[in-house]
Amino acid sequence: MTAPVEARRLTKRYGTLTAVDNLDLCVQPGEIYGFLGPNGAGKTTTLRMLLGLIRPTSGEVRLFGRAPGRLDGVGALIEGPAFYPYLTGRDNLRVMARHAGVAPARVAAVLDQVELTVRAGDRYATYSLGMKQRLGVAATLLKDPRLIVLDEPTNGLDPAGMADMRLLVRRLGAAGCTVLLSSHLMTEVQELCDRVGVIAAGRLVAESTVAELRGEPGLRLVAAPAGRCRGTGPKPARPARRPGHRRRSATHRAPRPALPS
Ligand SMILES: Nc1ncnc2c1ncn2[C@@H]1O[C@H](COP(=O)(O)OP(=O)(O)OP(=O)(O)O)[C@@H](O)[C@H]1O
Repeated sequence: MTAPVEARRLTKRYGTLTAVDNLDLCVQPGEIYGFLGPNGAGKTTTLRMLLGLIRPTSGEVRLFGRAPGRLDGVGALIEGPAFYPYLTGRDNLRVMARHAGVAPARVAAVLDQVELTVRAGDRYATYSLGMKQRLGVAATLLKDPRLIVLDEPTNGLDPAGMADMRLLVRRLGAAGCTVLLSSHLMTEVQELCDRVGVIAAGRLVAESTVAELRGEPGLRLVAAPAGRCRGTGPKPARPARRPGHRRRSATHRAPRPALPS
């Protein structure tokens, strides 16, 4: 099957600054891939190039074998979601669905997926940061994407909000969605992801399955073979959820079973 994400020798320069430097990346179908790096490492720049939001200085991107752009089947939350503060969560999604030519019935479905149904009639301005983020994910789900790209989805959230977002990502993965997410938290990618790529100063300096990561004292440095998709073997087992991990905020309903595939 064609890889959901494949990038070869991706480079972005801003004047004399090389924000992303000859980066190769391959995300396999159904995988939750963690793109890990400190602030300023080049994560957002890479994701924006992958999605066709900015043009690479050089290099190549393919999503499902095609050039990025307005591809169906790809949902992304890159910058903070832009919603109307005075509209309800539901009405915000209705507006988006109408613009996107999506059936109105999807709105209720995605609100359910992100566990916002009970607060869907409240104005966006009254939402917690975690709820705002989850509404942002709901917006990316409107078109029922096969690939979801999330830029630091737990950034700024309190522990309960982080736990909710991680559960949501796990459910998306369990439903067969490919997820590429960036993070600066090793614990987060270890907990959530099948595979992790580490970016530092614009370069992919290490890549590993999380299973390898758990069994070894540190990440292995990877050579950067040009023009070839690494890690094309069978998808590794997803790490087991820690018992008692789930924390809920008072505003949320009881946890739902895994999403239907
Ligand atoms: N439009 C731009 N013009 C100039 N420099 C930029 C631009 N966008 C990003 N950069 C620079 O490129 C580098 C990588 O930035 P990027 O936002 O991709 O990092 P990041 O890993 O996402 O960091 P953070 O976690 O802080 O968002 C940084 O040095 C940043 O200042």
